[in-house]
Amino acid sequence: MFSHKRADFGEDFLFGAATAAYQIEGGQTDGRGSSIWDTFSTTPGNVHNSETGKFACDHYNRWPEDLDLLADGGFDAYRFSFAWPRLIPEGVGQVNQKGVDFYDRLIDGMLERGLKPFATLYHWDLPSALQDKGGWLNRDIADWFADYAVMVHKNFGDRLETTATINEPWCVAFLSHMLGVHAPGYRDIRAAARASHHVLLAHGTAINALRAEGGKNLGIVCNFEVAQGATGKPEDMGAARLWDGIFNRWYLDGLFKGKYPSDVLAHFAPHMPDDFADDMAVVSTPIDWFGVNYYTRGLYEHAPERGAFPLRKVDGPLEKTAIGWEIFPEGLEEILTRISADYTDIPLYVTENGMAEIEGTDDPRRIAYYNGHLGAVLAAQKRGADVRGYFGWSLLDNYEWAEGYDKRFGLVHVDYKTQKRTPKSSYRAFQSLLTGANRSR
Ligand SMILES: OC[C@H]1NNC[C@@H](O)[C@@H]1O
Repeated sequence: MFSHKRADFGEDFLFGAATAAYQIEGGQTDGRGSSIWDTFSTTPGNVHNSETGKFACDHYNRWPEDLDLLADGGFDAYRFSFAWPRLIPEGVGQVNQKGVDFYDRLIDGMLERGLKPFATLYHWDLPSALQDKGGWLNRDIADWFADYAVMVHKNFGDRLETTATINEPWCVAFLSHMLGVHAPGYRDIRAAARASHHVLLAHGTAINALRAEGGKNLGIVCNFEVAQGATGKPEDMGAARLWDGIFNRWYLDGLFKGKYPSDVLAHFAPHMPDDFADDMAVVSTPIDWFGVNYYTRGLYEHAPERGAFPLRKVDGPLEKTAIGWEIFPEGLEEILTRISADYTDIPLYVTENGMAEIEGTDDPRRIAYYNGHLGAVLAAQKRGADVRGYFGWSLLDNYEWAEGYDKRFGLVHVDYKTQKRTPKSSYRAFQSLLTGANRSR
C-alpha cells in the first residue's frame, strides 16, 4: 500500500484516474467519423503489430462498469476526452447526435456516481477530413477547433468540472510532425514548426471563444520531461538545455510569457508561419488552471550528426518501466516547483502520472512508482506549488498508441479477448488510500 494518508494532500485535493477516447472507446460506429489514428494505425509499420483502437476496451458500451470502478476506488474525478470525430464526423459542420447522446449518458453517469468530469477536448484523434485540409499545418485549424470547443461547451459545459483544450501539445506537434512516431507521422522540421505554433494558436483561440460563451475552469494539459546532460561536458549540458527548450519551454514560455524560447526558435525560425509573433497574445490568453503530465527524465548528449537538432537521448542507469522510461519521481517535484516558481501561480493538477508493465494484476512496482510520485507532489506542495489534484494514468489498460496494447498502464487489467476488467493491487492501494478499505462492488 502507499505510505501516505489522503489528508496529507489537503482537504480539497482531488484524486482521479485518466483515460482518452481513442485509447479506450472502440465504438467505431453510430456515425463516428474517421480519425487520423484510424488511418495511421492501419498503415503498416506505424504501430506494434499494426494494432488499432477499433475495439480497444469497448468503453463505448462498457462505460457504466468503468465508472463503477472509479466510484468503487474512491476516486473524486474522472479525466476523459471527447472524440472530435464522434461529435462532428467531418470536423466542421454537421453534428452527430448519437455522439452527443453517448457523452450525455457518460457525463450524467459520472455525476450520478459523484465523479467530477475533467474533460479534454482534444487527445490526438483529429478528424481525417481536417487532415485532408492540412490538419495542424493549416492555420484555419484554430477556428475549426474553436468552433468544436464551443459546440462541446453548448452541449455539456454546464456539467463539466474543468475543460482542457488540448492534451500534450508537444505530442500533437513535435512527436507527430518532427519525429513521425504519432499520427499523422510527418518527419519534417517545417511541418513541426508550423504545427508547434498552430496547436497553441488553436488553444488560445478556443479559450477566447469559450470565454465568450461563459466558459469557466479552462486550461490546457502539457507533458514534461526533466532533461539532464548525459555527462557534465558543456556540449552534453547544452544538448539537455536544447531538449528542455523543445519539450518544456516552448509551451511554458509560449503559454505563460507570450514568446517562444530563442534557442528553439533559432532552429524553427525559417519554417515558422509568417507573422506568428502577432499571434502570441492569443497563444498566451490567460487560463484558470494548468495540467501537468509527467512520467520520466531523459539524459541527452551532443550529436552533431543529427542535423536540425544535434542531440540524442542516451540510456540511463535507473530502474525502468516496461516502456523503457526511467523511474525518477524527483523529476515531478522539480517540474511542479519550477512551473509555480517561474511561470504561473494558477492551480496545478497532475493530470497524468503512471507506469507501464507488460502483464499481471499484482503490480508492486506500480504501487512503488505511484507512492514515490505522490511523495513528489507532497514535496512540491511544501515548496509552494499549488497542486490541487492528481490523476493516475490510467484507469484501464488501453491502447498505448504506437506501442499497441502490450504496454499496460492500467490500475485495472483488461483482458482484450473477453473485455473482463480485473482491479490490480495498485487499484487496491488507491482504494485503501481514498476510502480506507479494500472493497469491490
Ligand atoms: O504514454 C502514456 C500516456 N502519456 N500521455 C498521453 C497518453 O495518451 C499516453 O497513453
